[in-house]
Amino acid sequence: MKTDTILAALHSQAPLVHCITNYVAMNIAANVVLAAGASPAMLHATEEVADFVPLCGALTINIGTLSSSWVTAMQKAADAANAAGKPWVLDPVAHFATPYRASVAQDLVERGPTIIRGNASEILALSGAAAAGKGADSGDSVADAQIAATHLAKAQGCVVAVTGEIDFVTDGTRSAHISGGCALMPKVTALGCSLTALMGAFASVAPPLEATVAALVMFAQAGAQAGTTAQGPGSFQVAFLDALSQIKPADLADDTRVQWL
Ligand SMILES: Nc1ncnc2c1ncn2[C@@H]1O[C@H](COP(=O)(O)OP(=O)(O)OP(=O)(O)O)[C@@H](O)[C@H]1O
Ligand SMILES: Cc1ncsc1CCO
Ligand SMILES: [Mg+2]
Repeated sequence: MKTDTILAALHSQAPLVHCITNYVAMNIAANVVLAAGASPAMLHATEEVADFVPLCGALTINIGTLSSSWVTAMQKAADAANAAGKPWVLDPVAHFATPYRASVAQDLVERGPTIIRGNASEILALSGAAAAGKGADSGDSVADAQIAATHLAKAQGCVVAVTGEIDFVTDGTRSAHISGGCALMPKVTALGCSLTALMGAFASVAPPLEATVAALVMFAQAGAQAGTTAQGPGSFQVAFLDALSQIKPADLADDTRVQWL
């Protein structure tokens, strides 16, 4: 499926996306999913996640602000997605920072996400390599994480996306670079977490690799557009949401931001 067709499908189906994400990201991630044309639901009660997942097109799990009851909810939700045959996306925020976080990320990886998205440090560390990340911020380049991403995708049988100035995405066999965006993007907190949520929206309507590419292209396009008017991170965030909501399938028909490797 081409990216313009996938965006048209998103607009016509407006899938419900179950997002378990962190306190920092909840608002902007929901707004990003809405602006792109889908319906977000941010819920994480252990008592209800397994009942909610089957109602949705996809699930996304982000470990940014963990606590034990959230972890139980994440595990139940992942198992429910697998049981219902729903795609789910894992965002292993800063998993290398503490043993607790690392063990939670590892447990979720073993439950078989459809897509894993992280910054370069997060993906490098998932493959067992040393990473220079500082908390949620990357300290490594995407180029340095590409081999790790490809190994991870092959080992887990999933799609892996590494984000940064130029994004890299692979299913272990096919890989692509996505260019665009704006240097202000890492200066707005939780834009990566919001991209993870958007990947869930696209995975509801398209196969995993194509869905991941579509989400990366949307961010690259909206980021570049917002960068033309933004005065700094604050106005960028507002312009970015507006730009996302204004992208039409025809704007993505050329796929010039995607370079298949
Ligand atoms: N220097 C840059 N130039 C252009 N785009 C960028 C740059 N750095 C990041 N991006 C874009 O920002 C978005 C978020 O990616 P990033 O790697 O910053 O996520 P992250 O570190 O997980 O963020 P967070 O944890 O704050 O949510 C992606 O769309 C990515 O392409
Ligand atoms: C800043 C921050 N801290 C925990 S999660 C989060 C959002 C970016 O990942
Ligand atoms: Mg992140």
